[in-house]
Amino acid sequence: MVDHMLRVAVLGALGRMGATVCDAVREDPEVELVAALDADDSREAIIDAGADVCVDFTHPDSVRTNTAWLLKAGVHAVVGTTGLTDDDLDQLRALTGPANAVVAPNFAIGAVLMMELSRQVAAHMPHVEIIESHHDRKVDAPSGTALRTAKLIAEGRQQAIDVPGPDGHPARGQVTEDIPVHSVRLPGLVAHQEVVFGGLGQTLTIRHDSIDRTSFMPGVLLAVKEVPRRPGLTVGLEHLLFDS
Ligand SMILES: NC(=O)C1=CN([C@@H]2O[C@H](COP(=O)(O)OP(=O)(O)OC[C@H]3O[C@@H](n4cnc5c(N)ncnc54)[C@H](OP(=O)(O)O)[C@@H]3O)[C@@H](O)[C@H]2O)C=CC1
Ligand SMILES: O=C(O)C1=N[C@H](C(=O)O)C[C@H](O)C1
Repeated sequence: MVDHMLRVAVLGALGRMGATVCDAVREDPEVELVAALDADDSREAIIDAGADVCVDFTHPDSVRTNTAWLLKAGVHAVVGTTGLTDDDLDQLRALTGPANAVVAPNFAIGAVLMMELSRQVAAHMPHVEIIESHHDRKVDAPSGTALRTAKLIAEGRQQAIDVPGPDGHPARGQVTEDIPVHSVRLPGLVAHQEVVFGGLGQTLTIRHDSIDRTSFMPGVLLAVKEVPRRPGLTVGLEHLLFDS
């Protein structure tokens, strides 16, 4: 257990999220920013700075290697970067021990609630489509949040209910877990998602909007402070918010 002020490093520090995380860590009196690194920097600086925890908001191509490196080096990892597959997560889980990891596709409390509510509604209204909208510089589609929402909806569906799958028409978005996901990319947007359920003569829409990247910061700081005492790999901020 850490017996000093928690020392935090940030990977992707010059990016949209990384820069916001650096500001949030600097402003929090319980944690200390000891390294702010971007694409051209050596990860060794994380060790040299004595970081206890490293936050990764980099790129889907680098997050796997970064996180494996951190865990092998004994540095707890808080990962917000998208792109980790289930296989990747299994491999990272096997590397925990010297250090722990928290991976969350979305650190905004409202988005976590949107996903949890969607899981619950799916048991009653299994017909659903997802519309996710993001800024036009986002490199991945569908978003990590949409993929996670689809997975939770699939978990929440009652097996007994037979949902007719999408009809395969090309304008039905990318199908994941049998759920069509529509991705919108436009300047002016930050991160937005609608989960639209349909039933007999009715619809139910759950919508979340991140209108500023500060929306993610309470969740990131919670994960930074919790990761040293959460053994192994934790996937999803909901476990830090709701599990006892
Ligand atoms: N979980 C959550 O709540 C959220 C997750 N995200 C996710 O976070 C990720 C980053 O998003 P965003 O901040 O908008 O992206 P940006 O492109 O703005 O920032 C990423 C930064 O990381 C740098 N980088 C790339 N590879 C490395 C590396 N190997 N080591 C260190 N730095 C590196 C990039 O440098 P360069 O430009 O030179 O490549 C860039 O400065 C995305 O996957 C996004 O989906 C975003 C918001 C919330
Ligand atoms: O790239 C982003 O901006 C975001 N990425 C995450 C995702 O892919 O779900 C989280 C949030 O939607 C913002």
